[in-house]
Amino acid sequence: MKEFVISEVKAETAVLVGLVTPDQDEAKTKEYLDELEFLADTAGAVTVKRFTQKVPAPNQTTYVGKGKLDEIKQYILAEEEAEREIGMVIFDDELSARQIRNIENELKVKILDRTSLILDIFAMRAQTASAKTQVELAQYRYMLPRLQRLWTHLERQGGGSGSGGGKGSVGLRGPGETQLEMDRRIILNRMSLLKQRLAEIDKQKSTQRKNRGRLIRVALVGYTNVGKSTLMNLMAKSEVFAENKLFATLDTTVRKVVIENLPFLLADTVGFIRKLPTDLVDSFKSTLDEVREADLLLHVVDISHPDFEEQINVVNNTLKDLGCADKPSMIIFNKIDAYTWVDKEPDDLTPPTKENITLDELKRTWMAKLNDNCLFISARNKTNIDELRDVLYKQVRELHVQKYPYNDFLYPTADV
Ligand SMILES: Nc1nc2c(ncn2[C@@H]2O[C@H](COP(=O)(O)OP(=O)(O)OP(=O)(O)O)[C@@H](O)[C@H]2O)c(=O)[nH]1
Ligand SMILES: [Mg+2]
Repeated sequence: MKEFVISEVKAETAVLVGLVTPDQDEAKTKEYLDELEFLADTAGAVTVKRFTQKVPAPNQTTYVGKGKLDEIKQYILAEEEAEREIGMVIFDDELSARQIRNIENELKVKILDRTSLILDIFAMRAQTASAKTQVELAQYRYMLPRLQRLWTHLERQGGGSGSGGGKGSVGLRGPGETQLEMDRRIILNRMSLLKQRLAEIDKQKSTQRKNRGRLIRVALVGYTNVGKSTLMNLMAKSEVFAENKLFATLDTTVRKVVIENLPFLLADTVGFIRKLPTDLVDSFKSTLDEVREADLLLHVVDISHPDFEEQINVVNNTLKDLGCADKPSMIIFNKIDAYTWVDKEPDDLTPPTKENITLDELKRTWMAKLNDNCLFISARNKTNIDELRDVLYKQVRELHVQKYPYNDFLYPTADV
């Protein structure tokens, strides 16, 4: 099925396009595009230019308006003239089949949107059978409503030979079935196969989870790149892959951690991100089972990120979608070493902004807001990790006693 791969981002140059709308002001759009640039970078593409347009709503046929599309086209042509080929144009929102087709006709370069870019990254990162299956399923889900567009695309490129249908497709075609219909059928079959395979993997995994014994399960959750894996490595003395790229972790890792006499399980999970279609979240259902079945969630936040408050909301909403909103949880503000603020001059009487808040003030505000149910740490510098261990010990112990009142290993050394 190689023929159906929508895009493979290589070390190429990218142009980003975003909209400023009534629900998304200029500052927000800049933040979104910063994140999109980080995503592009993670996929190996270098961003060379951004275009934004202020509109009441996205254009149904071309996402941006006609004039803006032309401006982008002129830019691409000028770059090509100067022998700086533009590899792709990436749009910050999910595009419809129709939008992609129209934009592609106009710009004549590879068109990606936020979703297909994230899917590319997931495909690059998937390691285990389960992650690979989930990503492939998600790719087909994305592709299916856009098949038409793939076809016109391939026909144009392949001189109308229609050779994209896969080897040995002759004879497979049912009576009166068009190539497009046949491809739909092949994809749907493949999808149901993948779903079956996932169901089997899920069954195995759930048996594995049951066999893990009577231990409290704690899951690290949070936005992508906040430091979940770094914290996991620190707590579990494990070596989970962590790096300054988005979606470094796709597969859940579970480790046994012991604090004093108390063993429990700690899981590292895939990070969340904005504008992730629910379909895609659905595809990662088995990865997220670990979150769903956890007894305690440690919601890790990167406090040094200018958007951390919105990231908290995104994570909370995703948790709600997963039916985990009411689970016991605690916020771990990470990267306090990297938190910066701008001191206000004593004679500056303008009201303080977000940038003027000191770490201490921020701590006070959030501790009040969360009833002290939070901690401030630096996983990198190992600051306040002992405190985290203490709090975890207390919480896990309490949960343990509630859930497994007859487990006696807790008591011999218990502090009576
Ligand atoms: N300054 C600073 N950087 C940190 C800290 N903790 C982690 N990092 C860095 O943040 C980046 C992301 O860390 P990861 O542990 O991979 O983050 P993650 O949440 O697992 O990310 P995903 O798996 O991509 O969702 C890495 O470059 C870490 O070195 C910290 O306390 N301070
Ligand atoms: Mg990670």
